[in-house]
Amino acid sequence: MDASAPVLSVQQLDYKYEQQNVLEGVNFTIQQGSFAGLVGPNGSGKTTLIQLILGLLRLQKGTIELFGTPIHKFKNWNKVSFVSQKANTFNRGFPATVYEVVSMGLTGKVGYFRFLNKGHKAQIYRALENVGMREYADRNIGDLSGGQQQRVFIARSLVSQPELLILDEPTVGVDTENVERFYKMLARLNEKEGITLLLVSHDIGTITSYVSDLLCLNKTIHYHGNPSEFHQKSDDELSQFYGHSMHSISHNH
Ligand SMILES: Nc1ncnc2c1ncn2[C@@H]1O[C@H](COP(=O)(O)OP(=O)(O)OP(=O)(O)O)[C@@H](O)[C@H]1O
Repeated sequence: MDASAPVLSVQQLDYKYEQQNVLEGVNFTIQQGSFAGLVGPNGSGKTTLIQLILGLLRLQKGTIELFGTPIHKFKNWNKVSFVSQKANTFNRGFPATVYEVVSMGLTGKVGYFRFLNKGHKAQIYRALENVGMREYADRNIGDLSGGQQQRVFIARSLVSQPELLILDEPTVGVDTENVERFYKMLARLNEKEGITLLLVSHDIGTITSYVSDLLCLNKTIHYHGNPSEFHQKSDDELSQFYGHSMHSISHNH
């Protein structure tokens, strides 16, 4: 594995469902240490792209490399972690503490946490600390707010110490006043722990204050670069980059 290779490289990627082209000529790379935000309107292909990156959909055309290895040969999946938007629609009656839920990131099963050693326990507390949920360790997961649960799920994905964390619409279900707090927590993880983040969102408003790289997807990548340069562009250029629904989207949030 090439240590200097980008964490993620996507080249000439096309994807279609039956006759519908969903991705066309998608090219981008994400370097180690970036906090990348992938934004695009509904139906722009974000979920399809993420599923391809996670190896959940079979490549049709183009290449994807993770840490310099073509995805079909990639085996180091412990370096990659994924938090889906559905993570916080957790069954409120689920009888597990925050500590137990985070331990699942190591064991895959609730209950097995009893067999974890001291080092594992320290990792669990550290992951909770990193998302500001250390003092909730003994609370029942079902008793927490959506935003707090989402932070616990991020801790669960951090406990295996991934190098790339992919988050799909992680603020769905997080109350608005906690959204900024949530992004600040991600920015801290990125800076202090050096974890490369790829955050998928349809919310171009808030994320641009936090991400280092902005990628606008609408079938293809219309913009990849610095978020502040993106905002200096004229409205016409913005709608070209983002697609026609740019305005309605930025005004909705
Ligand atoms: N399994 C599927 N079979 C057929 N068409 C699909 C399938 N999954 C997605 N699509 C279509 O592909 C296009 C892109 O969908 P995708 O879910 O990747 O976009 P998205 O940007 O994640 O959208 P959203 O923000 O609404 O989740 C849409 O037109 C969608 O209807």
